[in-house]
Amino acid sequence: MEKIIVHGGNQLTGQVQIEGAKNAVLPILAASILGETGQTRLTNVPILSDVYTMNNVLRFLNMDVQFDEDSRSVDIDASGNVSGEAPFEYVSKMRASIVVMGPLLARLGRARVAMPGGCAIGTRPIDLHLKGFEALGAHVEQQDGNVIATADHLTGADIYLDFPSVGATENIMMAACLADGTTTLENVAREPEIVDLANILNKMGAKVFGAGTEMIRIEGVDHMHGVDHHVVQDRIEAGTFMVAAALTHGDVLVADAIPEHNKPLISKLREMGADVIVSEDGVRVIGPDRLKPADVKTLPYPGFPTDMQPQVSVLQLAAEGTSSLTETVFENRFMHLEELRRMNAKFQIEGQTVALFGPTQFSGAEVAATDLRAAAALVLAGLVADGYTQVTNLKYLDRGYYDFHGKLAALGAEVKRVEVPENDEVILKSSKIK
Ligand SMILES: CC(=O)N[C@H]1[C@@H](OP(=O)(O)OP(=O)(O)OC[C@H]2O[C@@H](n3ccc(=O)[nH]c3=O)[C@H](O)[C@@H]2O)O[C@H](CO)[C@@H](O)[C@@H]1O
Ligand SMILES: C=C(OP(=O)(O)O)C(=O)O
Repeated sequence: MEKIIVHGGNQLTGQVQIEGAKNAVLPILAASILGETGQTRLTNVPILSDVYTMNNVLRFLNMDVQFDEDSRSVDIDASGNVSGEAPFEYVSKMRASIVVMGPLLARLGRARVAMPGGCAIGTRPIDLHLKGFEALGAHVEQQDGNVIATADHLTGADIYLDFPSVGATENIMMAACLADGTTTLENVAREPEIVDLANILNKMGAKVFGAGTEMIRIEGVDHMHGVDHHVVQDRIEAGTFMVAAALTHGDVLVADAIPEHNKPLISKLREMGADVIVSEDGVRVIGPDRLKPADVKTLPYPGFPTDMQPQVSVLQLAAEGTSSLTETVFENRFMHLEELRRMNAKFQIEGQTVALFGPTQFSGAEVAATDLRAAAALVLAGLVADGYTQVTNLKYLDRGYYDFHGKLAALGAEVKRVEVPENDEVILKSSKIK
């Protein structure tokens, strides 16, 4: 078993480099299915377990995929006979593999994808994706745990999403690229990752207009081809390091972070007393001596991102006073708080809102990540905890953060990732981690 062990108390200072965005590269890898001729070359691809999983999904679909970790690039050839089936083995590993369904349906007129289950943060149905495919003329049915969508041809339609779902927006947008006529998609997700997806689709020959606004219009085309594309920076990884700087009273430049993509977080950091300096080089965060409490409510973009909620809860717990935190996107995203309770956090959950009672002097404990951002939040708490914090279940962290402990250590944190034989106790004798 692997653990991250943190000894709290160090201020973080220096510069950290951010990777390409997980939530951009996954649908973009799926989009490469639409390139019937030529090759797609993606750069700024993060080294994450989710990327390996999506690469394997594409390989299973009979595409040639080469990931060169040194240059952070993926070369994809989708010009062969692409198959239309993504089995449970892959989809169960990563829910985001459902976004292959739209491009498969567009290119082949059929897709059979294992139904993704829920996960620790919510039930996460895909009804909006499927309603969108049906509106485009597909027949959708469920059989033996699979979703099967078929269509002789897809026809453009006017579609209104009940909720601005990121995955549904991406899936329907990709399905509509090769449909006959025009599709309008209203109440869509407006995340920067949607814009990045629309950008590559347009380079591939699609006609997608309005990404980043509440309505996207897609004029169907006959053919799409492979292209080169540089993946947008990860605003959630950037935000996590901004929180780390504020929490440890540090001074960190998050290099190449895009400030426009993190407006709600930057605003909260300032409200809590941090100095946030935006420049051409990125976003520099200088933590205050004392953090002020602030209320946070998650919302679809451009609101406060749910993927920053667990990390910001640690900051709120450290602040001097009571803060409230409301989660509106997922129904069960407070699991990390029960682990933080073991580190001395005091809070009260009522429905979708939690009152967080600061200031907390976190105490080191052995804690287990329940999902990706929970893992990051627990490491963050360890940075300011008394003594040692040991975080397990790192498979979640590896889905979304490359070399998290290494980047923190380079900023001055006392943190190590270790391999521990099952049931073997790690004995820490000195204040320095050996
Ligand atoms: C790979 C990726 O990009 N993941 C992100 C994406 O996930 P994902 O695309 O799964 O998130 P959605 O925006 O679709 O989900 C938001 C909410 O809508 C609900 N819903 C969604 C689809 C549907 O058909 N029916 C339905 O009810 C979900 O259960 C959830 O409560 O956006 C989330 C919300 O910003 C982020 O937390 C995830 O990091
Ligand atoms: C919830 C997340 O991702 P996914 O949708 O891939 O589970 C996340 O990135 O925090």
